[in-house]
Amino acid sequence: MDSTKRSSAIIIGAGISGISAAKQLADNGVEDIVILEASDRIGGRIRKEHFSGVPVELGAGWIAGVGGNETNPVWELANRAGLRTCFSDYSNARYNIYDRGGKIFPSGIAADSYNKAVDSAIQRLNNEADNTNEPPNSPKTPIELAIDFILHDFEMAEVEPISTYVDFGEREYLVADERGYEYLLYKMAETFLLTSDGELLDNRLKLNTVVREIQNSRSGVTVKTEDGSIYEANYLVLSVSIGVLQSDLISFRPPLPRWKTEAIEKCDVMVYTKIFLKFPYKFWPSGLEKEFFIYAHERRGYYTFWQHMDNAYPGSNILVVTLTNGESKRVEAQADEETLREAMEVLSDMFGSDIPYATDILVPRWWNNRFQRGSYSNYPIISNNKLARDLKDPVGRIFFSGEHTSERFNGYVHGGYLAVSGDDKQVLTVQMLCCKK
Ligand SMILES: Cc1cc2nc3c(=O)[nH]c(=O)nc-3n(C[C@H](O)[C@H](O)[C@H](O)COP(=O)(O)OP(=O)(O)OC[C@H]3O[C@@H](n4cnc5c(N)ncnc54)[C@H](O)[C@@H]3O)c2cc1C
Repeated sequence: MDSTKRSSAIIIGAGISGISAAKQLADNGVEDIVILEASDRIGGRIRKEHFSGVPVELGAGWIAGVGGNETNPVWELANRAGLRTCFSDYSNARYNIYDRGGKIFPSGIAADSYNKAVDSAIQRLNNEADNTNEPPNSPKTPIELAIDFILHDFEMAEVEPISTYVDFGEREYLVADERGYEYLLYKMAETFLLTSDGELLDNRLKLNTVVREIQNSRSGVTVKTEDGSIYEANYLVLSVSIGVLQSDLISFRPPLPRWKTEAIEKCDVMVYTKIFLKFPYKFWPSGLEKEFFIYAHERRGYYTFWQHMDNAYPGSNILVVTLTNGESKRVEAQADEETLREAMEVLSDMFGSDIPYATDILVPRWWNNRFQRGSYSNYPIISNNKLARDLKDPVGRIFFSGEHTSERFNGYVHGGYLAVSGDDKQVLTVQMLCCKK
């Protein structure tokens, strides 16, 4: 059991948001901090793993919002760190839509369906935003369902204009670096935490430390962890995901006020699962414009969105299929062999029955991970600024951070980063208060 020593601030969670909060405090002279992280690593939803010898990103993969008038700060970090990235262009996916018989829809039909779906999606989003009940045309055919899935589960779950694209530009870059997207966090962490041989060895970073209770009083905060340790501080920055806040992993004494718990409940959680499949050889068309392809099935979201990794890692012979929400939860609950069987059936529909069977599969489980409980936040369309404000506003000595607290960029890596170093200056407030103590 750790002896109870009071520090200026405790940061819970070592994802991009927690690490940038800690850095910001350290940069401003508040160095007696403690970072409590439940898992055995920093990075959170930025996570690289080796799959059949290739580094793949199980969580965030793209730096979204590049090429605009303002520079995305995560793009800046990536450039400074020399992170290898590849330009990604989803817009071609609409010309690579396969039916169940393996035929590609002619580009005219695909473009028409796409434009119709975009119009109806915009109408639906605007109707929801204006609270009008006019029913838009709902998608019915496999191609309409596939495009609807792409629009809603990938491109525009937000009402246009989308802040990320408006502020930072419309380009997206896929991280394709041996060191992983998470290297950006290590670069940030090593500026204020002790390292040796590339390892973070600083005693202020406590890995494998699961917070179970937070006591908030006028004089400070007390945190209890699963292993029975107690930590005390003047202030606390809580950067766990919205999914964790909705779960019962952490209890609060006194309980959080109603305005806060209502905001936490109102915020939607998206589950987004990238399934990786390794093949002995390539049987899909390659090239930049063929990077993404779509499978049109009568069941919405059924193994719809595919990507080959030839551009990122030539010769890797890896395909990625993305599932979301209900489909993600379904495959998380079943054996990977069953998921592989389903995916192979879909690939045989598109490319014929003599394709090779995959030799390996990787199915991340973001929903069942008790330190995540989902992939990222999604504000309901009819939400107003109040929801974002309520998610973010402090309760006593507890400050709330994490991508879900970024009013303009929630759901993104830069949202997690800017939640603390952006325009709200929340952590700076903590820092100023800490300094007064
Ligand atoms: C599959 C997937 C794909 C994505 N794709 C993209 C993308 O392409 N581009 C993009 O910009 N964004 C993407 N995102 C979103 C992006 O990854 C997140 O917005 C961002 O990483 C969130 O950072 P964070 O610091 O807010 O939270 P997290 O990274 O979740 O950090 C919170 C930390 O808190 C820890 N924790 C939880 N509970 C406790 C506890 N009780 N005690 C102690 N520690 C605890 C967790 O282990 C975690 O390390 C994706 C996310 C996922 C999952």
